[in-house]
Amino acid sequence: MQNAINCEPLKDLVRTVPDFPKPGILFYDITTLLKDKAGFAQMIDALAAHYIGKDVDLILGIEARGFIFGPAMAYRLNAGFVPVRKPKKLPAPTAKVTYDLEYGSDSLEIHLDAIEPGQRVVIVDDLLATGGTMQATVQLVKQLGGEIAGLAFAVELDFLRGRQKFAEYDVFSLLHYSE
Ligand SMILES: O=P(O)(O)OC[C@H]1O[C@H](OP(=O)(O)OP(=O)(O)O)[C@H](O)[C@@H]1O
Ligand SMILES: Nc1ncnc2[nH]cnc12
Repeated sequence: MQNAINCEPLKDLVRTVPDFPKPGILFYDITTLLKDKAGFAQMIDALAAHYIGKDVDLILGIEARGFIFGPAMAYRLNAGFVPVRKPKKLPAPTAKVTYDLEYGSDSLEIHLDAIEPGQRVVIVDDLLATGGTMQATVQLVKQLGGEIAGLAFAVELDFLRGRQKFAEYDVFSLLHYSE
C-alpha cells in the first residue's frame, strides 16, 4: 500500500520560516503539524502503513527530530526502537560517523549492540534535505550488519535531490516540496 491516505492537506500545517537557522535557509517547521492531534495521528498512521507486512524488526530514529516519529511508528509496527544520537550521549560502546549538513557538519553515534546482524531496519527522520544525515546513518547500520528495509521521512525537499544518494533503497516521504 503506497501512501493510500491523502496526506497533501497536512502541508497546510507545516510552517515555513525564512532565514533560519541562518540567512538563505527556508526552514520547514513541523512543530505546527505535531501539535495538531488529527494531523499528527494521520502522519504516523501513513508512515507506518508503508511498512506493514514488510517484516521490520527495528525502527531507528535520528536525533533529534527522528525521535518524534520513530517510537510512534515502532509501536504501530510492533518493532523495537533504536536511537541514533549526537556525540557523547550514549553510555555504552558506540560506532561513530561524521557528515555534512545543509547548514554545517555534525556527528552521530549508535550503540554497537543496538542491531543484531541481519535484523531488518527502517531509519526515520523528520526531513530529507541533502541526505547527508541519512547517508551517515545508513553507514552506521551497515557497519553493524543490519539490513535496510527502508528510509522514511515526514518531509522531503525534492529540489535538494537528497533522494539520489539512496537509489538502492526504498525511500518513502509523506510530504514533498519542490521549492
Ligand atoms: O538531509 P540533510 O541535509 O542531512 O538534513 C536533514 C537533517 O537536518 C535536520 O537535523 P539537524 O541536524 O538540524 O538536527 P536536529 O534534528 O537536532 O534539529 C533534520 O532534522 C534532519 O536530520
Ligand atoms: N530547510 C530545512 N528545514 C527544516 N529542517 C531542515 N534540515 C535541513 N534543512 C532543513
